[in-house]
Amino acid sequence: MTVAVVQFGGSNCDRDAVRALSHLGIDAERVWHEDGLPEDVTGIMLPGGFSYGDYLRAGAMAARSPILSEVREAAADGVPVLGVCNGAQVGCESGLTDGAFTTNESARFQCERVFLRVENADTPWTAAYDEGDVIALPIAHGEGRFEVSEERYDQLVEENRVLFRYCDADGNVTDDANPNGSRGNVAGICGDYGVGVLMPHPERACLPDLNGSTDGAGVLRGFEHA
Ligand SMILES: NC(=O)CC[C@H](N)C(=O)O
Repeated sequence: MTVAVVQFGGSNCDRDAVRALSHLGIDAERVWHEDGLPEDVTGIMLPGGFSYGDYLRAGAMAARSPILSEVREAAADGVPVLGVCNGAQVGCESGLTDGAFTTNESARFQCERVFLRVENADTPWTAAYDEGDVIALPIAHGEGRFEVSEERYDQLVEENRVLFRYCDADGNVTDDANPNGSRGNVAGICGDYGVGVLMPHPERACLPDLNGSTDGAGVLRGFEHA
């Protein structure tokens, strides 16, 4: 079982992702996007960073890399795909997931710890939690504001595709607990074939000694459901 962590020019969370996955006993390797997916791939992670310098829009150029067609085919074949931060932006830009992650309401890069409420525990990415659980993860982004048409947003909610919402420490989903102005406080969603994307960084909350928290481990354990 090998999770391919796809590296683009400007990715900078690929090593963290491999380290966190390895710590959890999940075999993982970095894969340069031009080299294509390994044959034995059992999971795909699109990591965080600043692919192509976030020029045009964050994730827009990486989403046009030919490897994304392979990722889509693998997802359709049942290979779990997770996009984190820049990887979430690539997920939306490639059409694997709905909506877009756009410039934060603050128009600033924000680096802080946030609380997330688990909205749907019935996905590989959230199965380690219970619905309503509150976890703390770091965010580090300038373009993390989830936006989608009102009509599509209602459908996403109806189809139970919202994975996480920003909340306060007690699990209240309020404007004050929304760090970037995301519609409905959405921090992560599920696309077709179960592709999961989220802006906060679960791989930065897996190593107890270094991160001081293991709240993110459950998200990465989604790869064990392959
Ligand atoms: N940590 C990251 O992946 C950064 C995300 C993205 N480049 C942004 O600033 O919005």
